Amino acid sequence: MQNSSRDEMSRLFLPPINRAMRKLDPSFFQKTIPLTAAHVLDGRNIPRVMKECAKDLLRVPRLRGVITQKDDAGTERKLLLLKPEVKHDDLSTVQPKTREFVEEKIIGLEPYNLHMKYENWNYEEIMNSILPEGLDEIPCAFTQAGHLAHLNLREQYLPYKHLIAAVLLDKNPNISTVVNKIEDVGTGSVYRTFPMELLAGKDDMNVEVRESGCVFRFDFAKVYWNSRLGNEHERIFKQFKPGEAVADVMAGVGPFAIPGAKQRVFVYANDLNPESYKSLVDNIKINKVSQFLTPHNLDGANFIRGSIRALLSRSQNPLTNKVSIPTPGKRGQKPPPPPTVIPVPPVFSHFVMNLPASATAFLGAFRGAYRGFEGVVTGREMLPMIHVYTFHKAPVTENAAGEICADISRYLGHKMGEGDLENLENVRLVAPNKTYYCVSFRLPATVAFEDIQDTQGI
Ligand SMILES: C[S@@+](CC[C@H](N)C(=O)[O-])C[C@H]1O[C@@H](n2cnc3c(N)ncnc32)[C@H](O)[C@@H]1O
Repeated sequence: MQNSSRDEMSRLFLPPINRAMRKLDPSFFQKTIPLTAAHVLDGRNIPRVMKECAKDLLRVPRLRGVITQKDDAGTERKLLLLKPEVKHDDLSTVQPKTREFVEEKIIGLEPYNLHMKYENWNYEEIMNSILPEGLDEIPCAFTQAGHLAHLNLREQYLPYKHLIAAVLLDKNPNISTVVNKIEDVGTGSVYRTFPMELLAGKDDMNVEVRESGCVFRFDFAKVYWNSRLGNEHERIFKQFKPGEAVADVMAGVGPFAIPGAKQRVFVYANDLNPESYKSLVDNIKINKVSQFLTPHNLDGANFIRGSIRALLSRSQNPLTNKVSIPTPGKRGQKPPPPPTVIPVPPVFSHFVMNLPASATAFLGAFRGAYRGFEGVVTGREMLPMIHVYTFHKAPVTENAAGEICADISRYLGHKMGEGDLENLENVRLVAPNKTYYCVSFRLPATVAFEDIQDTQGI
């Protein structure tokens, strides 16, 4: 088929246009298209006809290929819809095999009125017939957290926001709430939450999300969650080894911490937002990781210094310095195998700091944080790997690493060069001029043991 006639055919099956619609009216979207159908006289021949007459068959997404009708006597008739160019009374419009079947009375051609309605078109097709021409593109992008779809509509779409949300809701059966972000997260929210408005569906922000085999429950309006960070969370927690200790300074509802604890890593997780803390505590229970995960609700700087000391004390206390977990035995094994004992290590192997707008400023908390640990930290590898997130201007410049090192050096009070970085991960572009990075480096001993007063703790 020529491209132009293919375009013409696909246009024929598009919904009717109504650019004045402001409130969704599904009943408007109806269309009757006169077509030809092949009546397959003996239903058992359907697979054969479908195969051998394939070139004449109509294929339109979301339209059933085989139509069942009942005649006046209640007997079922099976029809196959044919392409618009096929005419029921002109055999020169069909392929030779179709003609042969007609002549052999395997099929009979007859007129058929195809009625299309709202359900037959997808989100994009419906929106294309409502939104004014000349807009950049149909806004299709949304992020999903459980039952909730989160839009970030640009200004030109705001007059149509309710329409967009209503169609989105109808066309995505696993979504029951649609919200729109109404202010940039960067404009002041300490907890990285943002005001949002409900556009369609039920007013229920309590979502349940699955990521990395774990369940997270939280109030989407009150805590930070980003469904696009799943791979980044995994990239980090896969670096943790069972039996190690890890501190997550800005843990949110636990997307690094819970999967880490599930792999038997001792995780100390902290978030300043009381709502995040509350969800974190719930998620610990839901995912049954309380033996390995200790939650805190502190400012990150206090948490860094306090958790370093708290872990050492715990590892030295015979009542808290180990965790026993059942050892899987053979079925019916008697006596069951003794529990597996996992000792609590004296120091953290990793610190995660995911608050990209300001996390580097918290690095100052590591200055002198290991004073008094000289007998415990006996080698460089006993100092933690720090994974700190930061924003940098985009597009990526050759200078990015140098500029990020300068920022880190300022807060550590210690010169860091590119050679001191273990990794610089370009996580993603968050805005046309903003890149999200994760910098990983081992805490330098000169910073850890710096002679500086420790004033706060947990
Ligand atoms: C970008 S979110 C990251 C959350 C989580 N780590 C994740 O990946 O989904 C940053 C988190 O830092 C928390 N936060 C903000 N200021 C903080 C502070 N001073 N100390 C500790 N946490 C803080 C916020 O409440 C928020 O949950």
